[in-house]
Amino acid sequence: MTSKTDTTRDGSRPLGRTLEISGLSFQWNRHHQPLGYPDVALPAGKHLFLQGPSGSGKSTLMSLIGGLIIPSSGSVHVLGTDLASLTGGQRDRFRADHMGVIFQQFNLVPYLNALDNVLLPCRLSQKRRDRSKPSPTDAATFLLDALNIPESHWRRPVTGLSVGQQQRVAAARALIGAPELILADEPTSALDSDNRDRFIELLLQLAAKQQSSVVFVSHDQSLAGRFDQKLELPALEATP
Ligand SMILES: Nc1ncnc2c1ncn2[C@@H]1O[C@H](COP(=O)(O)OP(=O)(O)OP(=O)(O)O)[C@@H](O)[C@H]1O
Repeated sequence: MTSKTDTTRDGSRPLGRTLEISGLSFQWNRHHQPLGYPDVALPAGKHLFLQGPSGSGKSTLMSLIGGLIIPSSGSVHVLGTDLASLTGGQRDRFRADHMGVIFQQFNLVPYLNALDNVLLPCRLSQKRRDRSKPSPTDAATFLLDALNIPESHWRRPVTGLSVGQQQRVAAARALIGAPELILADEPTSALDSDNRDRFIELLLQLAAKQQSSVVFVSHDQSLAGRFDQKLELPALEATP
């Protein structure tokens, strides 16, 4: 529970928590039953594993945390900011400044090479640019190298890379500029178990190095042990 002393003077949530979810529910439309979520308090730099059966609302929760949709009730605070208190444009800016996202389909820009894809967040956000040390290009090449993308591939069109390489480019793009929160929605579903384990190891290592928290969605229970917190969503009850 949040005590009065936990809150900052303007009434926002504690700064030591990257993510705080309270009394949250979301209803897509009146034909769908509302999705209810347990409360979460994720301290800075800690990692959360999110699991649950298909249709239980994992991707919806990621969209709520990313500020792509707004709660029907309850709240999502990221870094002490209530996302619902921001306008759509402010949420886009907040996301660019403070969040890195890795989706199942990677969402890389097909006509850009790997390096330019990784640099995109620095083009969109001054904060991400300023935190990319010693320069955005150096930070991008460091990450591509750390994620085992050979230098000969950095300037190739991203569509010419293997699925595993594209996924690691997407991870480098999420990590650049040390966003406080990384949202990864089933990013390993296309990989075999060796590559999947190596990818998660690297992602968590690099995130820890820069104090980023990770919220990671997966169906694969065997990965849960690597995370500080686990959240299991129950199956949606069938509507009569
Ligand atoms: N854009 C949307 N419009 C309407 N309903 C949606 C939308 N996205 C998801 N839903 C509904 O919300 C519920 C939860 O879906 P969600 O995709 O969040 O579950 P999930 O746990 O991520 O599933 P999966 O593991 O299959 O990806 C489902 O009943 C789904 O049909």
